[in-house]
Amino acid sequence: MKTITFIGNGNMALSIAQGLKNTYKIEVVGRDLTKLEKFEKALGVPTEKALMDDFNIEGKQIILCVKPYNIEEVSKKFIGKAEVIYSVLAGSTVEKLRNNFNTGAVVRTMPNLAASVHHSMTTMTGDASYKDQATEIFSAIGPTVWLGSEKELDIATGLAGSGPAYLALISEALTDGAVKQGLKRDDAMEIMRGLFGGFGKLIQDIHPALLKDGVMSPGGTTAAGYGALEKGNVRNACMDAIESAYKRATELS
Ligand SMILES: NC(=O)C1=CN([C@@H]2O[C@H](COP(=O)(O)OP(=O)(O)OC[C@H]3O[C@@H](n4cnc5c(N)ncnc54)[C@H](O)[C@@H]3O)[C@@H](O)[C@H]2O)C=CC1
Ligand SMILES: O=C(O)[C@@H]1CCC=N1
Repeated sequence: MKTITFIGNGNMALSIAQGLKNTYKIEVVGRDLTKLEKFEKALGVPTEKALMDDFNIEGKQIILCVKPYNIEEVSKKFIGKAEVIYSVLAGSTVEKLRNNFNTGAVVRTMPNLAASVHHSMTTMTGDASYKDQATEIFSAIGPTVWLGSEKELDIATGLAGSGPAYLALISEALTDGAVKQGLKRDDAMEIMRGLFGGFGKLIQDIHPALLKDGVMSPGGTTAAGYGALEKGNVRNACMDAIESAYKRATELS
């Protein structure tokens, strides 16, 4: 079994490791032994654990899972040259990663929160000679798309990386709307979850505009609700959300 080494032991590292634990030997490197033990317990398989200081990354395949503002501090702690670093960091460029880490190759990836349930939508870009291996690794947590540039990855960060938070806002707001009209909270939550479950399947094969046309009867309930969403400028707000997230990703570089 090949080994994958995680630098960082937070939410993203654990979610990705959950997807890989049956096909790779997992090694995790962090700052605090107690937290590394917690990580191993949560993962549920024997895990190599090491502290960061003077950790030798020579020849290793690494998944970097710290925060973007930790790069400079974290990268100084290692010795040796990694084979490849797969970074999940929002915004941090290939150039910045190369300037800080001694590594043969760099691939930037952008998973999302659904990694924890093996349904991440992960985008990737970087050293093209690692495209197949990156696809194999990250397919363990859901579908992947290889993109041709870092600009595209930063845009995709706004779409799929941050997307769960935007959809959470919509789902909470729709549920609140139903409660406001008199539905019980528990019923509204159950109904909203059913809505998203079915919609998640439909949207795989049907264009959004056709899906909308299929629901909207002339003079019916959907047309009334849809008109209210357009009046609230929801479409424009969604486009602005992607623009703001993309801009922020470039600032994190
Ligand atoms: N949460 C999400 O939905 C997504 C997060 N990401 C990226 O994943 C990365 C990690 O995010 P999470 O796992 O959510 O965060 P987290 O807070 O759960 O984990 C961060 C890890 O970095 C370590 N760390 C923090 N400060 C450190 C320091 N000064 N020196 C050494 N280690 C330090 C922490 O101990 C922890 O292991 C971020 O760069 C983020 O951009 C990417 C896609 C989605
Ligand atoms: O908000 C963030 O910066 C990270 C990247 C994508 C999701 N969470």
